[in-house]
Amino acid sequence: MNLLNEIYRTSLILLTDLYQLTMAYSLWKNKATQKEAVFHAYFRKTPFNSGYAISCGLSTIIDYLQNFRFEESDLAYLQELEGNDGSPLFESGFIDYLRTMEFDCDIDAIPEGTPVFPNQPLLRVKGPLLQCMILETAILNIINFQTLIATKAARIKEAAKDDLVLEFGLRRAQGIDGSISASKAAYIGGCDATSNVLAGKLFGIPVKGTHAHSWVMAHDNETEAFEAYAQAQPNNCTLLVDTYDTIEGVKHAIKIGLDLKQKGHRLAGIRLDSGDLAFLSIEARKLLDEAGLTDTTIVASNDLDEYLISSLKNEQDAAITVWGVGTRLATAHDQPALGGVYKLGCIRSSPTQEWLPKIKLSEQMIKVSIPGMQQVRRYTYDDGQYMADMIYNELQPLSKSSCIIDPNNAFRNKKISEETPYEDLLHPIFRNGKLVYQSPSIQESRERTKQELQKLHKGIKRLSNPHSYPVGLEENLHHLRVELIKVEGI
Ligand SMILES: Nc1ncnc2c1ncn2[C@@H]1O[C@H](COP(=O)(O)OP(=O)(O)OP(=O)(O)O)[C@@H](O)[C@H]1O
Ligand SMILES: O=P(O)(O)OC[C@H]1O[C@H](OP(=O)(O)OP(=O)(O)O)[C@H](O)[C@@H]1O
Ligand SMILES: O=C(O)c1cccnc1
Repeated sequence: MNLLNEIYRTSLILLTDLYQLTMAYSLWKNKATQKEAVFHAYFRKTPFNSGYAISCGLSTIIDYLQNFRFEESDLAYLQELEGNDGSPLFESGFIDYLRTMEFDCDIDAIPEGTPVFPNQPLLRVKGPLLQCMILETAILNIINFQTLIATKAARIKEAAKDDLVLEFGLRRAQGIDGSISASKAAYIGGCDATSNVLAGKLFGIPVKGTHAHSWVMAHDNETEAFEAYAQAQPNNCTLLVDTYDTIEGVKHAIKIGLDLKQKGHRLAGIRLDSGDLAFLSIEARKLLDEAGLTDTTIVASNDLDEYLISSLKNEQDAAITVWGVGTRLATAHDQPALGGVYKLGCIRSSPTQEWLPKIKLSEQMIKVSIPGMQQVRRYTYDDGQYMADMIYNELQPLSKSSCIIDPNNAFRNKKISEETPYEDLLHPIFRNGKLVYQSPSIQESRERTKQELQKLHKGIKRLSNPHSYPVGLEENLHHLRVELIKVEGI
């Protein structure tokens, strides 16, 4: 068996937790397959203590849902599963039901590359409860990771400003799909290119790179290694100068650069990968400029992240203009998971019945869910800058007061005047299981991140202790939530 072909085959419907299938089975056994539900995928806390997150994962979710069906080998596997007493876990009638089941949900989602905030639905699923359950786990898996990495990349790009950021994470990422999804999300978040060639092919991300220490070590000396590389690739020559003595390495690279110049080519860059990157880049820049190689860029790598890039640029005047960022980006090392959840907002016993709002209670207010069929309205100032977001329930009329109430602290609220321009963020993606959304290209999603981040106040984009962006519940939704809390009791 080819394991990779097995993992990445067309339908990933079994990429779910067993409990989704046992609940689906129980619905079928209880003749409740008509039950419909609305679920919302959201996170409660931004990653990295960031002031915002960047939504990412929708295009993968679309691919997944377009193949949301059980294949014969999936059904054969499910048929083999046994309960505690050795009898089949699922009756054959259920297996037959799954065989003919067609994806039938409405999906609404916030486009990739949009700044998003705690408590607001990034994606809403409406449809048969049985299907809403089966797809929960994969949706969370996709959104949580890609949103996490896109956010990390956006922060790194914010720190690097107009400099190029190259994503070098493949070798240290969390497995094969971790690396591919990370490259995709990092590009949408703002990276300029990746070293991951498969991600380049799959998504159309620009691929870029330099060379490894092994290239230098595989030659008799550094100059010989540089010469061989430059001769082979005069059109793509960035030399790694720190294998032995970095300043000597820069001098050797300069010799090559002058040679290339004479032949009508250019030494594109040098790369520093150890030592004091500020000191070495400043010294290297002086040497390069003195030699007339003013257009040779300085690339740096070595455990970089947004904090170090910001310090090197803003406090240490490093002469680096290209940043190669691997491990800390692709593994989101300071927060390895986004805790996004998928919660039931309302339910009805059949498509002809009224929706019933639902709530999940908790001792911690932050964990009390938000009921209804939610939409997010983003209010903006006249110049397009974001003002505040309102989560409202499409099943309730909107209150006249236009006041939004902090879902975690009812004493905090913000009034929004009636004429304030706004946009609703959840867009229709699927209707009755049919794709109705024209997906943007990955380049357009990346551009969206860039444009939308410009509409966010710089205090919210600050790397440490950012200002918090106001997100609140529409007043009637707030009252509904309070009512449900009273009825269910904490
Ligand atoms: N100017 C600087 N300010 C803050 N941190 C820096 C600076 N320059 C480098 N660093 C960081 O310091 C750490 C140590 O770098 P250094 O190259 O000395 O050790 P290393 O990575 O173990 O070296 P090597 O790769 O040679 O084994 C790295 O994480 C690097 O990103
Ligand atoms: O530090 P990161 O942000 O993860 O960036 C990627 C790292 O991967 C390479 O090192 P590695 O030692 O694997 O290979 P090399 O011998 O070519 O340096 C590269 O030189 C970077 O240091
Ligand atoms: O091209 C590079 O310089 C590169 C690629 C992967 C990891 N580190 C560096």
